[in-house]
Amino acid sequence: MPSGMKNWTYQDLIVAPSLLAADFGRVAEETSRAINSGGDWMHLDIMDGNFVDNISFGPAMVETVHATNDVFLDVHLMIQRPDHYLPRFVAAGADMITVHVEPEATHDVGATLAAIRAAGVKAGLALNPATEFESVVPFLDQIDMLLCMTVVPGFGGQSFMGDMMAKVERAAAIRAEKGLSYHIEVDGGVDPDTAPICRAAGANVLVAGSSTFKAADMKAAVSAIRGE
Ligand SMILES: O=C(CO)[C@@H](O)[C@H](O)COP(=O)(O)O
Repeated sequence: MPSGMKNWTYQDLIVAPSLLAADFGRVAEETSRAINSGGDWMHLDIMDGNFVDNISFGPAMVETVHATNDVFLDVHLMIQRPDHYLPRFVAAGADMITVHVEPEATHDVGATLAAIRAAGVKAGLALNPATEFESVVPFLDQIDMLLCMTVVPGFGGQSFMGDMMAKVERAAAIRAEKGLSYHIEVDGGVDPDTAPICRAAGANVLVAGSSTFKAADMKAAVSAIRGE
């Protein structure tokens, strides 16, 4: 079954290569390469130069990936006013849209999560390394995925912050206690050495940019991240 059609659950171990580390001149081919190497989802980082200190790409890139490959699109909005831009990412073909909980993202978090789901898209909520876990707790029953950043967002190729695993463990414990079903995603510095730490803590969606796209053998890298 094509990845974009499957009903993914938190019991699936999902590797999501991050397009940020791909060759932007060959986006369709790079996406196919990721899928053929065993990648389950494509992770697309949207950066606006305000919420984070980098500018990546926008809805047109999401649309290109959507039009050229049938893969689940995991769109991470590192932008201000995500509620304003939301319809454009929905129209572009996003399957999951993740927004940030920090006040600097300048939106009503609960209302944006509701709007994402009302648009028929899965809703994700992200928190930065410096953000206390408590800030996401009021929203846990409104989300399909919690994204625990394991680097300060903005750039690929940074070192994994292992102390974020306490948040992953907490998210998994609350999910079990409350009978919820959100995925737990980690993003930043995930590679064959750090992936086992993430999996052991309870993360099931592993975003990996540099360690997949820049590997000599992408298929071997994805397998190693999966723990095979
Ligand atoms: O959101 C981000 C960076 O802000 C990530 O999705 C990066 O794309 C991950 O890159 P690596 O750390 O795996 O190279």
